[in-house]
Amino acid sequence: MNYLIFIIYIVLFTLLFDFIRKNRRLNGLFKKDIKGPWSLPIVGGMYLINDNPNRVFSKLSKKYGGIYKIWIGETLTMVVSDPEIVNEIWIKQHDNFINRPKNITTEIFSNNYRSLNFGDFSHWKYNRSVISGHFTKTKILSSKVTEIVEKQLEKLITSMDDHSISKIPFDPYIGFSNYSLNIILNMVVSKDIGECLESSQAFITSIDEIFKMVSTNGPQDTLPYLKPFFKKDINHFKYHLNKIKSMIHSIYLDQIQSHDPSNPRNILDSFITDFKSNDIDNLLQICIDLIVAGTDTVANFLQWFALFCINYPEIQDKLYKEIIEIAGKDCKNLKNEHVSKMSYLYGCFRETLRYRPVTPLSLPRVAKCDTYIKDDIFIPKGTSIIQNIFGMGNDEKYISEPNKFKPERWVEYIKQKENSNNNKNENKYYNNLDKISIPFGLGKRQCLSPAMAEQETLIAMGNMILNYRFKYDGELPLSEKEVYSITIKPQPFKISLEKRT
Ligand code: HEM
Repeated sequence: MNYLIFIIYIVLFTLLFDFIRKNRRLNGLFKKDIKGPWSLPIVGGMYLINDNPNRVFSKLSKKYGGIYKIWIGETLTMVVSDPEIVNEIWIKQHDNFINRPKNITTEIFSNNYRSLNFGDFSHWKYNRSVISGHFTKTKILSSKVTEIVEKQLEKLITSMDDHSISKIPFDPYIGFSNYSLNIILNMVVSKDIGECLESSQAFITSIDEIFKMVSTNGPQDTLPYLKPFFKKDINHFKYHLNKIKSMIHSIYLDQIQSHDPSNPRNILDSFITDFKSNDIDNLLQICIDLIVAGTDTVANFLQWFALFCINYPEIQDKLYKEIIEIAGKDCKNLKNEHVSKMSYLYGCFRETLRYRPVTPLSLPRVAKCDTYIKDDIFIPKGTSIIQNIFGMGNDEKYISEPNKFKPERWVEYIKQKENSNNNKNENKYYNNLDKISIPFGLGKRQCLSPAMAEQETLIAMGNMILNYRFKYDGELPLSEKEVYSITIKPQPFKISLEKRT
């Protein structure tokens, strides 16, 4: 009996200690401290988080401000949605926040922090400098990449034609994932998914399964001492990663036979020459980083765009009007030269990324050392930092009518910027759209290639609307609530395609 009471005391004492540890001030008794919700022992603030952490975090920022702390299990986390503080962390003091947090899923995904997306500074810096050269704006607009994009677009439009003729609704999740996956696969290994695997769906499912777990603050990452209980989930994650890895590995073995450094056929060929180490495993992981990062993001973006076209037919009509005004009614195939003149199309691109940014919480960073922001905001070493891209672009403090999908706000904003912006609001960020809508992140470790994302989405958006009217056979409006993993996508829906004549 005494033994049992002793154990109960120990447990209660441990819980109390954990409660005090998680709710203590971070910056001494008399200095300014960052606020945040109460954290419970063990789970911290996880009890507050539901299926839509981007919305929960945005709601909490209304109460606790543009930077606040929340323990996610064992991880002290700060969520940032104040543009001034975002600028301080991601631009001015970027070196202190250049790394990503370490946990079981990022460790597995990054080959022990050696790759690109989740690599540690020393590895990341070298990897990124080698890779960046392949993703500059000039490279992306080169005839080679444009050719790849145009070929995949042709396939997308052909598949849409089949659906419009047969009147079988088009599944945007499958159609757009094939489009974005084949573009990045062709850039990296000069192949379509059908040439690598029997089923493209299996590959897309694997990417989805990886995104559901990597860096999403799941319990396997945030409660590390419970790791044995999540063995099954971790094995599931490894299984999907290994499936993609073995596919890339067999392509590598094939390609190395005929590798000619003076005549690179694709990015993998260039990497074989550029990377000066024999770390093949890491080289393959970097290829996977590119493929995974370039597929779901673009596919989900296009799904949101299609959904907004259905929900707001007047916007779809206005877009079509701009397209035929610039390209002419007889044009059946828009090129980059057309697209670059379309301000409303660009407005649709930017507004989709503001309203439903596909990576709503970006990829997290971690504080390399104790750091002060704006002199008095203290961020302890090891704190995870979340950039709430969704919260910043959807906050009425920074934007008028945040809950309205309004592409024209971008057209007006860009016109205003050209005629020297005179923002009369006291808040210098109010309706300063470039500052409050940052879908690709900011600073040295921002998205590798916004240029590529822009090129493959704008041309697809323009050509799809030039050729079809998007409709939905069912009750409208379609739900605009997001399904969250590390990226957000709409609830499944299908598009009825009406060929324009
Ligand atoms: C609509 C499309 C896309 C969006 C919204 C997007 C957004 C982002 C964001 C927010 C990050 C995290 C940046 C940070 O930590 O500050 C990121 C990282 C990254 N993105 Fe994108 N992305 C898109 C498309 C692409 C494409 C097409 C590629 C092509 C390869 C790509 C490659 C990457 C890579 C490699 C990283 C990791 C960068 C690093 O750690 O150095 N993304 N992206």
